[in-house]
Amino acid sequence: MKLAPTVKLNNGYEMPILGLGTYNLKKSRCVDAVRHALELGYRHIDTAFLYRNEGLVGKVLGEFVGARKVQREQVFLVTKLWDIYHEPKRVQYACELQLKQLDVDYIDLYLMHSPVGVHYNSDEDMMPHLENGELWTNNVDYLDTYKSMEQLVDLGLVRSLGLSNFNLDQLQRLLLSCRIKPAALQIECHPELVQIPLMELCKLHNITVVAYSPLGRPTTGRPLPEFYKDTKVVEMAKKYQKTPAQVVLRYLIDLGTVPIPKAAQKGHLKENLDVFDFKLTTEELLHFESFNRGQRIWKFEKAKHHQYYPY
Ligand SMILES: NC(=O)C1=CN([C@@H]2O[C@H](COP(=O)(O)OP(=O)(O)OC[C@H]3O[C@@H](n4cnc5c(N)ncnc54)[C@H](OP(=O)(O)O)[C@@H]3O)[C@@H](O)[C@H]2O)C=CC1
Ligand SMILES: O=C1CO[C@H](CO)[C@@H](O)[C@@H]1O
Repeated sequence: MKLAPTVKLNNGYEMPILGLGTYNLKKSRCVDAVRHALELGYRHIDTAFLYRNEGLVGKVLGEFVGARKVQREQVFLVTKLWDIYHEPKRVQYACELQLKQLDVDYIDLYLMHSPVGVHYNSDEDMMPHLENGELWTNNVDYLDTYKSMEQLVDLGLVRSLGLSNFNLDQLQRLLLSCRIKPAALQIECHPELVQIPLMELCKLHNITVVAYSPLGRPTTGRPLPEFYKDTKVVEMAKKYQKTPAQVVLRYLIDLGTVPIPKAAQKGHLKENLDVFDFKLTTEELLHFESFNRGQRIWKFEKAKHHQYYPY
């Protein structure tokens, strides 16, 4: 079994440079995917309160730890504080709820899912809406939320903190006041959206960039992104005896990011982890720049009215 290499985070913890995304994995598909992934050698799993699958992820992880197939410390478990828990008084409650669902006593990396706070009705009502159809947001400052997240590290509930869906100004503002530097920033990143200035800022502060939707969500009903059919990408795939998806993941790794592709199919899971035995040339890497049109898949338009809307 071959494991992915790791990157050292700015706090010394190691993160495998390829993880399993679990958005939209429900019921037995989730259980099967996480099981296959751990069997294949995945040691980094990305979930979120929002995905409603933390219980299943935790169940499979517990099964593997119980059977001594893996030790808890060998799996880098990432989850996210959902937007309804931004009020400082709710942060520890949310984290403890998630620890319980995941059936673990610490989370490796806890991300603020987005800078936008959402009104809390109940743990079940994750997307409360106003009568006009807008998301029912609140004005909690993400700096206050983050301060409460820092206490989770002090309490030993969380090892590393991170952010997701923050823009450059928001990250900069947070860096000016935080006590514990974020170890990672999770952002949409694939050949059609490579946010260079934001990534440069992360590099400067040694913040690891985690690439979400790294494959551009093929086979999810969206048209197949152009780079899959590009003659040069297809040629690269042939040259290295890989698939275009593997070439894309290799490109993102060579950019210095940590991709977290989601896959339910075993063939995909296997393919995505098998990207550590080749490297693209400078010319091949440069070719990918032609696809970078700032094409965002996730626009979070329901929060467009909010002062902290990031795009
Ligand atoms: N922080 C945030 O706001 C967000 C975080 N994320 C995280 O990022 C993860 C990945 O992003 P996601 O949006 O799921 O999209 P991805 O870009 O990972 O695409 C997933 C799709 O690609 C298919 N696929 C996987 N591997 C291959 C392959 N080798 N060849 C061809 N197709 C393949 C999958 O098919 P199949 O399942 O059938 O195998 C699935 O339909 C999420 O699951 C989630 O964990 C995502 C969005 C937002
Ligand atoms: O991680 C995510 C996946 O999908 C959600 C939409 O349903 C996003 O809001 C979120 O950021």
